[in-house]
Amino acid sequence: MSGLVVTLLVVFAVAGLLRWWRPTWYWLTFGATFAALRVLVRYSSVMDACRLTVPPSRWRMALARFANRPISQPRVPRLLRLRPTRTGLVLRLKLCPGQDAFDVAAATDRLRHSFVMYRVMSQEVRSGVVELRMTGYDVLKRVQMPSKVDRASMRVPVALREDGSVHYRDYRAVPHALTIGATESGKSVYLRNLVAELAKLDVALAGIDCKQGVELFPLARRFSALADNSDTAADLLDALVSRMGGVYQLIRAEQRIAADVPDAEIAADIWDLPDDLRPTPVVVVVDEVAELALVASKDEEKRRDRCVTALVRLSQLGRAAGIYLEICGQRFGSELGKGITMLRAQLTGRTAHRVNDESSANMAFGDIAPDAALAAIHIPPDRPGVAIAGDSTGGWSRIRAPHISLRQVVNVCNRYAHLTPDLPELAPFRPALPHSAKAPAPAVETAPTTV
Ligand SMILES: Nc1ncnc2c1ncn2[C@@H]1O[C@H](COP(=O)(O)OP(=O)(O)OP(=O)(O)O)[C@@H](O)[C@H]1O
Repeated sequence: MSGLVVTLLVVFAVAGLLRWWRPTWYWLTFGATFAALRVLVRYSSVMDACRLTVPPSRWRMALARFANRPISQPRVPRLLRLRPTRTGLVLRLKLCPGQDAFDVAAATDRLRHSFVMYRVMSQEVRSGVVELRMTGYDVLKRVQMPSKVDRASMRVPVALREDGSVHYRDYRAVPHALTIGATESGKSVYLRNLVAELAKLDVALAGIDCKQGVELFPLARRFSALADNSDTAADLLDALVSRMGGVYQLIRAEQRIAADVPDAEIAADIWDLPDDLRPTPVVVVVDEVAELALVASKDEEKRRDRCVTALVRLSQLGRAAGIYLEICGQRFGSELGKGITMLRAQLTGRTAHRVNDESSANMAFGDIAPDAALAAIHIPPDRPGVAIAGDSTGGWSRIRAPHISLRQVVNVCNRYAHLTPDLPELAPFRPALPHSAKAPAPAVETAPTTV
């Protein structure tokens, strides 16, 4: 008997320790089972308490009266499925007649504390069927990406959503994106995650790093082109526009050939071309974009106009040519000059890290999801990396990328350096490899001696 008590005490102690120290492990070992049992046992009473029941139908009441039996209980949405996940539980409910998805959405907070979960979100999956995604712990506190993610061509995992699902950057669905955030809000870490994932694909990376190259130049081995100042950036953007023209010519030539072949598919973008003809897609990463738009003289104004015009053209026409923009900065509004709002309208993928004021948040979401702007302002400063990710459909979610150091991304880029394509148009911008790759490291500089 005493052996059983000791075992139980040890199990509870281990569970408590895990819950505090490694919530993910706790969830996988104990949490999911406890939570699933709790949901199954309390389901009907919780639904009733959360006002998610409907009175029994009239014929049932009439039948009960006729048979002189007690009137049956209120009807509860039918639990179609309960699925544990690595971060929580997913419940699928069939709503009762007269209920709609808004009833469940309005009750999510009540469901959260009734089922003792960390967060509950609801989504209508089809008419009359709602999915409740519940997380058992704060998944954004220490982000751990699942070991198995659903990778596809030009679709990379970058962060975790608060409902525990993986947030993907899907270039074919959303070709161009804007990421904003105040200083120290986590933009660079987000970009590093993106580059680390893109580095593994058959894709060319072109980078414009107006922070004097400190973010992107260490990753040079996996970049086909890099620019660390506005003048080189303007030339690089022009080169990308001319590459885009070349790809369009190729698509047209293929269309002419296919037009004469009955039933042959006519290519509308690079993904319709046969594999052996398809040009390598290019992702253009621009860090601190405002630096390209700031001007202090007439000459700089010309250069600025060149940059913005090239970016607008790439954003309008780049998708079919497989050129995708990933633009990052602290602010991105009309105060940066003409053409910026036109460019912003093309950047349909939006991510906002913590911002300091409403106008910055509105730059990301004002035109697509105003409630997301509010959420971006409320990101706490002690949670760098937390961001609001939205899309042009008006949907948004809270996400956080896993923490990754510059060293780790450099390692990934070096490991996949053999995938770096040499694109003729971008050859003048091919970065010189880091010093250590070409020559032995110089003698370590010693501290100056005082005389
Ligand atoms: N996802 C994350 N998880 C944990 N810590 C993070 C995360 N993202 C950023 N941080 C931390 O927050 C700090 C600021 O991050 P980062 O350099 O990415 O911000 P930033 O927005 O690029 O800042 P700046 O604009 O000044 O360069 C760093 O110390 C970083 O380690």
